[in-house]
Amino acid sequence: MTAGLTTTNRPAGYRTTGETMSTSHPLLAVDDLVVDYPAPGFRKPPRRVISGASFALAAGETLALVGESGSGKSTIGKALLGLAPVTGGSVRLDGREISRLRRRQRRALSGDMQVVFQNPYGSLNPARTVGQILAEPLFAAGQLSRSDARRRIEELLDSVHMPVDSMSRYPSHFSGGQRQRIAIARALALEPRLIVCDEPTSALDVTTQAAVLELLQELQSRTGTSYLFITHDLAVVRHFAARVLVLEGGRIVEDGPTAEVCDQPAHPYTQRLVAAAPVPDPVLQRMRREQRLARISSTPDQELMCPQETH
Ligand SMILES: Nc1ncnc2c1ncn2[C@@H]1O[C@H](COP(=O)(O)OP(=O)(O)OP(=O)(O)O)[C@@H](O)[C@H]1O
Repeated sequence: MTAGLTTTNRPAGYRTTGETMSTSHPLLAVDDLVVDYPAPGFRKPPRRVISGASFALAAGETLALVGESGSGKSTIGKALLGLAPVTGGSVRLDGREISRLRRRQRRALSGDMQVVFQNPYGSLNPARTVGQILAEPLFAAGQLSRSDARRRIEELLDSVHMPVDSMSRYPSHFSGGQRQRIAIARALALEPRLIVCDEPTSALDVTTQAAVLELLQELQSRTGTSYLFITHDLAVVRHFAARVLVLEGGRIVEDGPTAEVCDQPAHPYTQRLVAAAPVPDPVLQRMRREQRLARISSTPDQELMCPQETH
């Protein structure tokens, strides 16, 4: 049973098949998470963005988090990283509550948990060389001689297939895909157990996207790092994650193995997401078009004019 996931807070359409997979010894257990952002106006009540999200993630697992823009995907990632206010619920890493840590305790956690952001153009300090960027987490984590740090930076660059001489160059000298490799190397510097990947490939072209995903998979098979993979792209989810959570308006409406959720979505919101996803296969596209036409022709005229919300 997923941590804290009770029959009372499980929404209609909730799939249960994925629960057992990651719950024997979850690395991460999120239980009934609530996030409220303060409203900008004077005396306005805070705005609830995440309402009781519960899920678990096992060591070495990739869990995708999908949903439309504004559904709260990044907010969940930020709440795990201590970058969004946790109003209720708990976040446990290896059994330890981490949602309300002081700044120093949070900093100490950077060896366990890291993030790769969407925009490789904005996430690397343009005034620092790649060597300095990669050295920063190493020196922040503790005493390290310059020669040990250099050796580690060389290893990191090698692990993301970047030449060692990248060390002395600035981020502006690299393409988007290369910058994302550098950002991944930085995230890996302290060998974290969990990396929150927040749309790490959406700013990249399709070929570079595939190369970065392949790199993340290769690194995971070597290091056993877990990924919480935030994306709006179902094609990427199919390729990359064994399990997926679907988020609608701050609530998790479906959770299960990726193939099941994508091929037989149980919740109407997931059904709409899947139907709206671009389908490269022309046969599948034709089937979907025919199914849509059949549905329209069997729907009474009145319903077509006033469609009912189904959830
Ligand atoms: N710091 C903040 N203060 C107030 N509201 C915020 C803040 N950050 C995000 N929001 C709001 O919270 C909601 C969820 O935002 P979030 O960025 O988590 O969504 P998302 O699903 O990641 O969207 P996208 O796919 O567009 O990145 C949005 O309505 C957003 O406007």
